[in-house]
Amino acid sequence: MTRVVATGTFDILHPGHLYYLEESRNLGDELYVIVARDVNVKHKPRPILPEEQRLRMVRALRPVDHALLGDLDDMFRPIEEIRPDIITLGFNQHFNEEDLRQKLRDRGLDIDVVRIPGYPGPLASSSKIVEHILKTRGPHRLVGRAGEGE
Ligand SMILES: Cc1cc2nc3c(=O)[nH]c(=O)nc-3n(C[C@H](O)[C@H](O)[C@H](O)COP(=O)(O)O)c2cc1C
Ligand SMILES: Nc1ncnc2c1ncn2[C@@H]1O[C@H](COP(=O)(O)OP(=O)(O)OP(=O)(O)O)[C@@H](O)[C@H]1O
Repeated sequence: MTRVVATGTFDILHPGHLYYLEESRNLGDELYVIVARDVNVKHKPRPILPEEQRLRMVRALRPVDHALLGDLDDMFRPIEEIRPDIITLGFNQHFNEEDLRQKLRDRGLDIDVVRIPGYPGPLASSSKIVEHILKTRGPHRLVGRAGEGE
């Protein structure tokens, strides 16, 4: 029984998320997904959707067997509880594979780390979807429309 862990923010789902989770699930028999806590997303703007809503949507996806919110303080705590054989990293996750393997070993965890490639597509990115919404439905656009109607 090979247990796999995938991680991420998953703010506004798109086919890139699905691809990452499907490829992660294909590496084993059981997929756990750790969803980042709102307060821990500091490397980019805070998520638009609250953590409970992000968790609920991830949990409903076909490749996902178990989904949980991450720990607030220690990212290795859920890993110690789940005890996976493999952790997958998405193509744009800012962790170095070898560093992560070493940190896991330091905690007594012998876990393989596998990088999953990117899925192409202009809107296979939460931040690109937000940019697109702002460009096509943002305030400047509404002002333009109000003017048009007068
Ligand atoms: C092995 C691993 C464990 C993680 N555990 C947690 C956690 O317990 N709590 C949390 O808030 N984020 C955790 N994260 C971080 C997020 O799930 C996510 O990967 C990080 O915020 C980068 O997000 P992004 O790739 O979705 O932008 C973990 C990441 C990794 C690689
Ligand atoms: N297009 C994609 N192809 C493959 N994996 C993806 C793709 N987009 C996101 N992922 C992976 O899904 C997980 C969650 O990603 P995340 O929530 O950061 O979405 P994102 O679209 O990359 O967000 P942002 O655009 O804000 O960086 C990460 O492991 C990430 O690498």
